[in-house]
Amino acid sequence: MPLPSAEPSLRAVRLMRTFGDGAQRRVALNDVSFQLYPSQLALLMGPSGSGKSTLLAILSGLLNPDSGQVMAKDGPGFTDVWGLSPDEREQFRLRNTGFIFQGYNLFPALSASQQLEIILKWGQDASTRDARRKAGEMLDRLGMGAQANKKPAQLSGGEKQRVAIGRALVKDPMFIFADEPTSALDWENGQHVVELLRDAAHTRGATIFVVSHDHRMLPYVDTAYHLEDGRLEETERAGSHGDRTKGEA
Ligand SMILES: Nc1ncnc2c1ncn2[C@@H]1O[C@H](COP(=O)(O)OP(=O)(O)OP(=O)(O)O)[C@@H](O)[C@H]1O
Repeated sequence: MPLPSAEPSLRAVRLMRTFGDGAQRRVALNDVSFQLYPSQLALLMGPSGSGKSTLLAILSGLLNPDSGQVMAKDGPGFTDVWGLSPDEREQFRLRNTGFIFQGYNLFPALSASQQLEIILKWGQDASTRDARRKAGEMLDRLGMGAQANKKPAQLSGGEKQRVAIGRALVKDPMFIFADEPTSALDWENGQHVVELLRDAAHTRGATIFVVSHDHRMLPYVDTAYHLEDGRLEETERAGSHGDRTKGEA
């Protein structure tokens, strides 16, 4: 397993976020600071209502913090994600981030290949021919080549999630955010999904941040965080799982 490089790819700095007022006020994130690195698969766990989705949304540029910063690597420098205008932030997200959702979020009318092709055509202006070739290569890599022409209704849950992973990876983003990516799957398929995410981090240099309740993921990730009442703690140091995974192989 590659060691994290010295320079982080994403820095969360003193993030605060509350919802509601008066007696209804809820502190979702309370002074959260941490760093993520290229080639790192990081897991975020914590009880229901602890702030995990809030943190994922703030890191990925979807929900603004009340205060604090998200500094994300963008080319040679860092971008202050919440210092950008909404349009600039949208462009940053299109260029640099991929998402994987619990419910797959695939278009029912499109084949597996077309789900990937539209990302390349919309986000990267790829020609139809290039988009089809790249989508095919990605699906082959995910063991989905034979299913390229099938629509979501003809795919199993594990296969759908592999298409969703392909869709997140195909534009080669620096950051991939995944919200409960295995929760709808049995463990055999869930394990395969985690292994694909780990490979994507280690071979493509992406930073992958996964929110999950699933403790079975722990041996596969490079680092794990625990969020409780809006406070973040690192529970597993990068590198500690490499040995454990080898030991289990
Ligand atoms: N839009 C909102 N309006 C009001 N309160 C909210 C909103 N979003 C989240 N909260 C509150 O903020 C806190 C953190 O919620 P969040 O969804 O981030 O937790 P979570 O750890 O992702 O939970 P779960 O594991 O159940 O998805 C909770 O108390 C929640 O009720």
